Amino acid sequence: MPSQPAAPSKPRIIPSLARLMPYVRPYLPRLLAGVGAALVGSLLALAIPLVLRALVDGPLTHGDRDAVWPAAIAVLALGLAEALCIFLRRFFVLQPSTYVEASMRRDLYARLQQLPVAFHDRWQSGQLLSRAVQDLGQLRRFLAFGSVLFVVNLLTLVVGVGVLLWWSPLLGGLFVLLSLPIVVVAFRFEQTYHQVSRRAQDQAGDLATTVEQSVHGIRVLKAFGRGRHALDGFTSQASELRSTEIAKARQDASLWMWLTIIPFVSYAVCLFVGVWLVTVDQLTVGQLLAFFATAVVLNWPIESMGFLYAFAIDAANASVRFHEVVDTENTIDDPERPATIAEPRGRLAFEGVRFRYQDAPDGERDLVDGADLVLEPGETMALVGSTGSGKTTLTALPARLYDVTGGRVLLDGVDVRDLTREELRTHVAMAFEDATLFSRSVRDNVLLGVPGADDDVLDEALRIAQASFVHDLPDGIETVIGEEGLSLSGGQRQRLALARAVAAKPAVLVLDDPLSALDVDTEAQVEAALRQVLAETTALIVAHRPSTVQLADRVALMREGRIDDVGTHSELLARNEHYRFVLSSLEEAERNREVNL
Ligand SMILES: Nc1ncnc2c1ncn2[C@@H]1O[C@H](COP(=O)(O)OP(=O)(O)OP(=O)(O)O)[C@@H](O)[C@H]1O
Repeated sequence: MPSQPAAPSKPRIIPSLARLMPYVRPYLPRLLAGVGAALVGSLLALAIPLVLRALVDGPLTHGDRDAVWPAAIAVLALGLAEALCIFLRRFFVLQPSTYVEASMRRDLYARLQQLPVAFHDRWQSGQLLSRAVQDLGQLRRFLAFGSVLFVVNLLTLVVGVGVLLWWSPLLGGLFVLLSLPIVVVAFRFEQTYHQVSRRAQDQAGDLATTVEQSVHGIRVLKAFGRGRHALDGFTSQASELRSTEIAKARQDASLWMWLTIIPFVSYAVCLFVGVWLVTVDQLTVGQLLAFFATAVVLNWPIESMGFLYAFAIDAANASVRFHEVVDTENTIDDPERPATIAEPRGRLAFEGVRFRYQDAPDGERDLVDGADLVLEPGETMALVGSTGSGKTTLTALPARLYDVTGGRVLLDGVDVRDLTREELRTHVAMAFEDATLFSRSVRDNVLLGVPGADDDVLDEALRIAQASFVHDLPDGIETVIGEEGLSLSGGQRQRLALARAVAAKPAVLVLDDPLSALDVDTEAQVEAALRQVLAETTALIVAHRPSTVQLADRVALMREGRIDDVGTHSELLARNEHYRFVLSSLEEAERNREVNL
């Protein structure tokens, strides 16, 4: 499966994070309160050296031991107030970050629902899953802790350096000068960490795709004894991700190391110069002590910048990955001034229809290459053609699963692109060979297109689709089926999918070989019941079995992207050699199928 489009190489941190503003804005007051609490906490920590300096240069120098107690109580009070501020920071930021995560997740899911099938053809499911779960979790953690600490530690550093300069302009200036290499280290870190962080996120998405696909295809893997092979593939992907995570951790550790070494070298030089300043009476012992007590307080903000910087880059990449999905242009949208069909009759016309998939090689002819076909109201048209001739693709166009790339599809004379998708899909219903059911009750699955419809609609749909077996399920029509529910046979699934299409009572029913998994007797019963429905409904049925062709009023033969011939089954048999050839291959396939059953 082709993966999602390549990512831009290096997004910028601030613009990428600023794009989260619409989600953050409603919670900004609480977030700012969190930043405020954290900032007050940090400033309180910076105040402790003031007490120490007052103690050393005052009472201790004059031998006044009684003054130690008030100073100790002041330090304790400052410590307690700092702890309270840390609690308040968490209290203020926890809720906003979880709300932001939830609303971003909802928007992502809504976008996935809106985006056309062509988008889902190109994107791996695991990539979408990892964006919805892992990336948004990363953004929540960054909002809750990373962003707040980043801002607070940066401000603490600015204030702290100001305090150092105040204690001693010479020592403070020296400290700043000697710390400048941090800027170079941070710049180099950003150059490389961006890519490795993005690679890790993409690889986590690939890994999720592998898990999803192998869980989905577990029967095939087991039937072909490919479990070991799948495990080997998974292990190698997992170890690639591990190597990337290690590369990330190495770069992070290296930054952390320099953020520890550089300040300590600065402290050592400052200590040397500071002691000299004390000996030449340019500085008091209390000032020197306060200078270093402040420097120690600044140690954490400096060191933490290492992982916070990495955290910010991870979050920026997560934001970019989120926006790559939500910014994807929806190529199948509703018209600005939609038309409407008040009383649909179900006349379906393909006029010079062309279609090619986005990833079709240049120079290759269009898959649907100028198809013309008219289905009169109430008519049942079978669509036949050799394999790969584009039948399934053509049937996806009336409901706009894909949009034509040329020509038009008309429903009762209205271009389907002029209707809202909601209206169009009440007029056109589909059932596919690959019957997808959701982990919900039988009722919910069948009434998917007509939620809230009454039991009569449900019963009739189940009767037409010969799906009365549902009444024997443990909880009848309330039985939960699908992935996390009861397993059904392929034929049972197809009948429920057919019931779903029929229940919607559409003007046009598009059936892509929906009876392929049924035995011949059941197929005959379904067809007999369908005949009643199809008397009022226009139907386009992709037929892979001769018996399905018999159901139709007329047959359209698709060949090389066009409708080669249209007529009754016997007319085509009599006049079209390609039709005879296609039909004999269908009959042969059917014979082989019966032998295998
Ligand atoms: N989502 C897709 N993206 C790109 N190419 C596709 C996609 N779906 C189908 N194709 C290609 O389009 C061609 C026609 O496929 P389609 O399923 O429409 O044919 P078909 O006539 O229904 O075939 P069959 O009888 O085997 O079901 C095939 O070559 C297929 O590889």
